[in-house]
Amino acid sequence: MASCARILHPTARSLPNCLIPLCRSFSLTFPSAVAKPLPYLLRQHQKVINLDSKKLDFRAKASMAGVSTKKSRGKVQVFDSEEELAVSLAKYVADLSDKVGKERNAFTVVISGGSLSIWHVFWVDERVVPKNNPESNYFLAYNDFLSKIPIPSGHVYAINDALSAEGAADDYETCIKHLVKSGTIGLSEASGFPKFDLMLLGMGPDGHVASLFPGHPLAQESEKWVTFIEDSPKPPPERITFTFPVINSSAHLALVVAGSGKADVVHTVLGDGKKHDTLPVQLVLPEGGLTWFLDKGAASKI
Ligand SMILES: O=C(O)[C@H](O)[C@@H](O)[C@H](O)[C@H](O)COP(=O)(O)O
Repeated sequence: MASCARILHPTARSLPNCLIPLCRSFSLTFPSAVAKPLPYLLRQHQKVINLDSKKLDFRAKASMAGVSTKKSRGKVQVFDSEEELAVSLAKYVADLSDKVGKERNAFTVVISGGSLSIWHVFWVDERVVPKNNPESNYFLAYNDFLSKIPIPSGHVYAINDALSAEGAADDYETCIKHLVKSGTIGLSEASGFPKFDLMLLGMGPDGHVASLFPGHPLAQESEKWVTFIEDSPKPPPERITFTFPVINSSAHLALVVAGSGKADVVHTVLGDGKKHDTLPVQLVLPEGGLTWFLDKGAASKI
């Protein structure tokens, strides 16, 4: 196993939006029901928040605004509350885990800045800082999510924090190549890049995704699987990141965006917002399905 598969146990910055719903949903249920499959846990979670499935269906329908969008922009779901977004996102992940797990006996999940033994967790980007540094994406995900679920430690692929940004990116790419070779991660026939089962991506208010920022040449990388940045406009400056060819080879991709601070970019991408230079988020065009999970604030201008 390559060195990127090591896991440490760190001893909190706030969670990225894409993880908050998952942590909320899963952490309520995993500690007490570790061996149960996700759909069971989700039913339990619905009980915890006092919603039976009929009410849940009704609430989901009542609160989800239909948003018409250009076909290529994917499916858009808007939720009145974070709780509803959380339940829906957790169900989306659980259903995929169930389906893909039956087909491949592995489920490769990529997260940005529950569980069954089939889960393999990766980071779409990571800050090059020690794993016990609160700036580390691993640190956040471990403390609030991964430490609370029964996932084998060898299935959590953190970066090697002893290396430089360039070294850590190369090491992560090598690790992914091993996992493609062993069949844990699929390979896209169309692109020749690794095909992860699910990517959960956040988006910054400037339209960045992963560590691919507007106007930065990394957004054009077409050969590498994993690359590095030493001048990230969002601190900390040194990071590694998946490239667009890898992001766009994924089988399923969810963009989880919350907060009115991101409403202008959401308007640009999904509505008829003003045109300007192409934003990184507009380059997210996965082979598989793209689903947007928006709260009311983020969807307020579309
Ligand atoms: O390490 C990071 O900073 C990220 O991976 C970055 O791309 C993040 O996902 C967005 O900035 C949205 O973050 P929030 O959802 O927390 O606003």
